[in-house]
Amino acid sequence: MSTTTLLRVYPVWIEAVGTVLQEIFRSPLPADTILQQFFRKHRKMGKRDRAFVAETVYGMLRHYRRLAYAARRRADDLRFLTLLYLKVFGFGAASLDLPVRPSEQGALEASVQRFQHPSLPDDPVAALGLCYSLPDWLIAAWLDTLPREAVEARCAALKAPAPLTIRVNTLKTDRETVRQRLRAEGFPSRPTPYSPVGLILEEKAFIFRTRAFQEGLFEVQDEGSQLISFLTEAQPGQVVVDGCAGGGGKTLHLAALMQGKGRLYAFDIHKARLQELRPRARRADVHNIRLHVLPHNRASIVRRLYGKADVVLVDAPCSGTGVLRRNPDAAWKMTPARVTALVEQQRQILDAYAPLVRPGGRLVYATCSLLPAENEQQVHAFLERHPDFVLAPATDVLSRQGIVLPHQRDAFLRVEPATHGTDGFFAAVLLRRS
Ligand SMILES: C[S@@+](CC[C@H](N)C(=O)[O-])C[C@H]1O[C@@H](n2cnc3c(N)ncnc32)[C@H](O)[C@@H]1O
Repeated sequence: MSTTTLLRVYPVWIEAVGTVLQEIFRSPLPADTILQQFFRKHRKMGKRDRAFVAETVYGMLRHYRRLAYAARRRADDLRFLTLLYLKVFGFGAASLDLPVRPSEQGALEASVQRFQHPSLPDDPVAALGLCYSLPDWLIAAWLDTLPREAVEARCAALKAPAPLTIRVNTLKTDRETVRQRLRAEGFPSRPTPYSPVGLILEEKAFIFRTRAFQEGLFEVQDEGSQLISFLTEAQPGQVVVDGCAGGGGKTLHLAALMQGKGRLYAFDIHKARLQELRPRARRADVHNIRLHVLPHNRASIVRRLYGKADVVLVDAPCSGTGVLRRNPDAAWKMTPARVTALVEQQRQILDAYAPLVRPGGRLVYATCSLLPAENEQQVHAFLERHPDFVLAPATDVLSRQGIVLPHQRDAFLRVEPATHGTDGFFAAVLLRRS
């Protein structure tokens, strides 16, 4: 007896997918924000309808270029592209009853064939770009420094959905306790291979309603992101600055490493992002954070800290090319010109925050980018401008804390989905000479 269910796909679902996609391409806002806005406007949509729309939108963003190639003349027809996507990828284990019009049938079947067996160009940039639905400029930048097989593995891994990973709040509990608590609430998980405080949920689930979450026992945070805070080796009683704190994912981890003791400054230029940190800190029982919205990086609070910080973390705004599996729309919104502007912004932020580090203290620079211009090149240029800083091997810093990170070839930390199963992160530990 077959257990496959037949799911009827309603034309309004297809329409909803098209509306959301159109807005994502039009707006500078990220896809998850647009989806949330859409669902807020359509409160009557049920749980299953929302899941269908969200999953289909994300899937289409992941494979957009190849879908458009396969659809040929109908590439501008979002209804057709959605049907094509659903024909190729389906939705979960259900078999789909799609609202295909008889006039669309032939073109759809031919497009499915072209999607599954594309005739790829000889040029490796165009071939990989089409095959993995990524822009040529990005593939070209990667092929400049990596062999084709490594680029292909990276592209393939960035196309797979990311796992749901959490960081256990060691201010309140330990990893095994959270694992048991979540299992008891119906959410089994396994330990992360590298971070000693992470768990990977066996299945994607809405875990914000669990008691364990409401009690502040964990935060959702990718394992790569968790490793960045360990590079700071922040200690209780220290003066620690999180210069680009955003919603505070890493700030909260720094607070846990400091055991809630010492001064932890969270700076950001965006008030709304920093505001997200307040309720998260309350839930996590963190009370040593001082939040400051900066009009610019030479604000008086920043100047007052010159030479005083034991640790400064610069988790810089970047292209987000390391987190494309979570934000696939970024591939289509980012441009080489935008990357150039980001590199300049990162340089300015680094130069503004470097004077805060006390002699003998450390600056940790991190991005979720996989582009050398934002990473290695940015750090080498920094070291040329600031001869009072030296690079410390990231693997040494981690191994002192019992973290063994494979596939590291030099002093930098590099993790990504293809090699570590994490999001793509880059980091450098820069020590200020005493
Ligand atoms: C990669 S995000 C930070 C993510 C955050 N650290 C976390 O772990 O959740 C970069 C942040 O830098 C902020 N930013 C951009 N320019 C800045 C500047 N000049 N000074 C401080 N923060 C800045 C952005 O608003 C954004 O929140």
